[in-house]
Amino acid sequence: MMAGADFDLIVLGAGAGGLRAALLAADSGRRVAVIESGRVGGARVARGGLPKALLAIGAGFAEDFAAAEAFGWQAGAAGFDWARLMAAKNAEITRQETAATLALREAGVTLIEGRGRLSGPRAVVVGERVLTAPVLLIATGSRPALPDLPGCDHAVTTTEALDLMQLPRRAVVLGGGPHATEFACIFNALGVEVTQVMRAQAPLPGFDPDLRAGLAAAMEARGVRLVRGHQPLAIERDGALNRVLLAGPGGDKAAPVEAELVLAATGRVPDTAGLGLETTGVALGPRGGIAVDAYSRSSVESIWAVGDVTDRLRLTPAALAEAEAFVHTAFDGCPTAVEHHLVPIALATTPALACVGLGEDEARRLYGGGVETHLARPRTLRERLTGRESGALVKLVVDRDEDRVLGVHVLGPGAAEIIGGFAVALQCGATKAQFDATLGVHPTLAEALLTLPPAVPGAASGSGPDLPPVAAPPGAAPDGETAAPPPAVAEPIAAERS
Ligand SMILES: Cc1cc2nc3c(=O)[nH]c(=O)nc-3n(C[C@H](O)[C@H](O)[C@H](O)COP(=O)(O)OP(=O)(O)OC[C@H]3O[C@@H](n4cnc5c(N)ncnc54)[C@H](O)[C@@H]3O)c2cc1C
Ligand SMILES: NC(=O)c1ccc[n+]([C@@H]2O[C@H](COP(=O)([O-])OP(=O)(O)OC[C@H]3O[C@@H](n4cnc5c(N)ncnc54)[C@H](O)[C@@H]3O)[C@@H](O)[C@H]2O)c1
Repeated sequence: MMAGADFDLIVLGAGAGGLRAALLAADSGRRVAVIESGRVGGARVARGGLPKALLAIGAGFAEDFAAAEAFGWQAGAAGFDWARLMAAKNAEITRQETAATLALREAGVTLIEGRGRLSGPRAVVVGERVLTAPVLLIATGSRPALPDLPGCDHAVTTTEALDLMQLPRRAVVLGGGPHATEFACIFNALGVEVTQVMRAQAPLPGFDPDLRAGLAAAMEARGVRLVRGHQPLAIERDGALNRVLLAGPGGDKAAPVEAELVLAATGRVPDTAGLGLETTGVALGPRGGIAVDAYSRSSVESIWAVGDVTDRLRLTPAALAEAEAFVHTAFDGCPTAVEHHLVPIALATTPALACVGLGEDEARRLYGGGVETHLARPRTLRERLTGRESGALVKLVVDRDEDRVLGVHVLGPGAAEIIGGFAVALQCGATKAQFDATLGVHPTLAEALLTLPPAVPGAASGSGPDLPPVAAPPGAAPDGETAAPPPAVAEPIAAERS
């Protein structure tokens, strides 16, 4: 360790990764300082997963109210108060921020408000102060990347979208990634007329093609207008109205779209601005993230980095796991590499989407012809009574040679809660035969994953890059219901919520 240093560890950023690392290191007796330029809790608490999840829960009641009558309720016309939801959301953010600040204090961590900047491999400047430690951890997260368009300052990012004074009548959402798609669904459920403009042919490039096509169809059925294969050219302001000029698939000009709100959800970049990395020689990766090894150590021995700033996997559980592994490695004498393998993902879309492991395209790229898929579109109990299609879909991607399940994909109510258990199964190397031998919980959507019909040899349920309509899954009945399962297996009729 370093004689005369102010601390054993200085952390830049009190978000998911920074907080976890600071608390763990303090717990093992280290003198820790955390520097935070914004709110304690970082993106998750103030402008990320937490506020987004609260808005998504709020938006989810719209379909509940609409369905309630079919189940005997006479609820009358439902009213919605955006300001009240904002106030409740803000109160919860403050509660979690206060709890995190208190946890730091109780652990003996020194919290310093301000923007930190490296001034050497073991020194950080905050305002007028220079602090030293033998180990520095950069956990400064990521920030939205606005597209480079004329008039892009008329657009808001997800940060402002989580804090709108009022809901717009119409919104144009730019981007086809997780953020854009989640916000399109949330706004749509709250009654906003939503147009989502994406360069690809369906939302969520990189996800399984059936999941993408299924979600796109379900979003359109709920009234979201998807403008596929289009690129925004410019945003013009006309009073309270924004006009987004577009180029079509061939680069030709297309009809513009207009709305009071334009949300640019066109990606995020690692937040390394003003960090003084050049003074230390810390190497960056191709997209500007801090390059680290499997233990989260940068190219400079004393400087480590975790979370979004490393541009590995931009998810809260990844930042937490990296922080824990960092503390074990740097302070506990137990080198621990982080596995970014088989990480489950859940999106607050309508219907909810969740997956773990490989999508069909990726599996075929890695395993060639030795991949088979099993897909069903179970009808939920709710849609049986309301008559309104849920768009539910379950799919397994399987390595035929070893019968190993490579990917589990779910679209439908409760998808986020379902996927965690299946992530454990995939970590254990579960086979399709083991899935089939496991009895499900009846009647749930998860059960449908355990009663999937055998794959038809050579039949790919998925689609190419241009995503034509998905063929009827093997074993599907003509009306899209899952075919009757073999005897002695419960009928895989999904319940709305188990
Ligand atoms: C809208 C949105 C929704 C999301 N939804 C989900 C979700 O549902 N599930 C999920 O797993 N992930 C979600 N994410 C991603 C998740 O929030 C991030 O992966 C996670 O917060 C990363 O943690 P981190 O510690 O790297 O950074 P952050 O949590 O962003 O923390 C970084 C902190 O560093 C501070 N900082 C920056 N620069 C400095 C500096 N120079 N000095 C001092 N402090 C500094 C910032 O103010 C911030 O508080 C979402 C993100 C967004 C934006
Ligand atoms: N629920 C969750 O777990 C959750 C939710 C949201 C985000 N995230 C995380 O955050 C990460 C970032 O998500 P994201 O949606 O911000 O980014 P992304 O990079 O996944 O998607 C960005 C989208 O914007 C489009 N785009 C980029 N530049 C553009 C331009 N100039 N014009 C038009 N379109 C453009 C891209 O084609 C893409 O569709 C995700 O990979 C995920 O790890 C997680």
